[in-house]
Amino acid sequence: MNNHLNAASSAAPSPVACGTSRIAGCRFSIYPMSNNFISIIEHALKATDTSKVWMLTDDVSTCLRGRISHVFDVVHSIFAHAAATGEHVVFSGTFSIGCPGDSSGDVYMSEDDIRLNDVKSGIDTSAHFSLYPLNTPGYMDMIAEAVKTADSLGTFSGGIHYASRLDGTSGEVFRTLEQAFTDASKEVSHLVMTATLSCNSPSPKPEPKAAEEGAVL
Ligand SMILES: Cc1ncc(C[n+]2csc(CCO)c2C)c(N)n1
Repeated sequence: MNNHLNAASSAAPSPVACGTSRIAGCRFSIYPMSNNFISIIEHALKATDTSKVWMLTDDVSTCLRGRISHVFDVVHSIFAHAAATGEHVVFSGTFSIGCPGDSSGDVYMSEDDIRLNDVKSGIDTSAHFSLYPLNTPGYMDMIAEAVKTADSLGTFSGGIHYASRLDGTSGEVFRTLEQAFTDASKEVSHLVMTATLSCNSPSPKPEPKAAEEGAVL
């Protein structure tokens, strides 16, 4: 209840940045397929506790920056609040860590890792995600590791061109994204991950494809 559109979170954290981890961030939009989209977006943003992240919303998207755990806690909460309306909602976001030269949210790195949002995480969610380890010759192995992680968490539902598909509750999907991102962030200095999530879609989910039908595994 502490953020306003077009203003960075006002609840000021401690002015001393003493965290040791690198700052992470996510620029994302939610798209509720509803006549009521303005209040759904505004409610999702306002109902989420954002006091442990730097946050700025404009007419296109919202940008969050802080510790990995809080970035994922906050985006999940915002998605879940919008999803709880029952409307078909799409989330599209770019996560990043290690982007050189950006320090405007560094003060938030001194927060502890206790998450602030009690997220209703049961909504069935479909997702596509892609991991981009930058400037790393071993990038394909890191992507394969992320797929293994998703498989072990029970959310991986197939490779598709340019992305991997995840299915599960929103909690399971965001947990997978956070784990894949956190693991890869330890291996590479600059990492980008994109994710598109959908819930309450009127479209049926695709049947899992056999290899000869074009599955990319
Ligand atoms: C997470 C998120 N942040 C910003 C927008 C952009 N946006 C589109 S409509 C609207 C409400 C009226 O201003 C806003 C802020 C978005 N779609 N999703």
